[in-house]
Amino acid sequence: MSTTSRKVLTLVIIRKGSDILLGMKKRGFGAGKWNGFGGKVEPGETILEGAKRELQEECHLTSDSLKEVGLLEFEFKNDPVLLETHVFTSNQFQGEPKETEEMNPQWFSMDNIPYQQMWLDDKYWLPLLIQGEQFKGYFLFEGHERILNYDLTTL
Ligand SMILES: CNc1ncnc2c1ncn2[C@@H]1O[C@H](COP(=O)(O)OP(=O)(O)OP(=O)(O)O)[C@@H](O)[C@H]1O
Repeated sequence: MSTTSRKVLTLVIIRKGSDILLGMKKRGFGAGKWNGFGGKVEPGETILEGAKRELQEECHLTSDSLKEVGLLEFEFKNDPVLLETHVFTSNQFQGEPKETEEMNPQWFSMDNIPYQQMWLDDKYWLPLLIQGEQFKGYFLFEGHERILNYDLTTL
């Protein structure tokens, strides 16, 4: 694909024992899907700062120990924008998840993750995150519900 611009995004997966926290996206890109928390990195903030801010804005949790464990690139056929998504995780956080205008948070058992209502790429890389692996991947989508090709490696 011929990329003409990149958007830098964050995605935060919070773990607690054998549960992970996902949010139902209520509006905007990916609405109707369960996902981690995140969004665009803003000018003047680091990627880590962007991840922390989105976690706070979208479900009212704070964490000072987010660790970057994955880098995912997403492209959509006939769209020149490449989404460079930095994936963070932590099992240490403060606060209770709270519903916001953007997300409705819910804990899921790690063996009962709602992959059917998530982005199609999640079922490839989320198990790696859960196993404590670091990873790097590329996914080419056609529309939102079909992957044309992908590449995923552990680091
Ligand atoms: C294509 N396959 C994908 N698989 C898994 N996750 C994906 C994804 N594509 C995008 N994502 C995530 O979806 C969020 C969008 O964020 P998005 O709402 O656009 O950002 P932000 O909150 O800044 O938006 P607005 O300010 O409302 O424009 C952000 O976490 C991003 O990492």
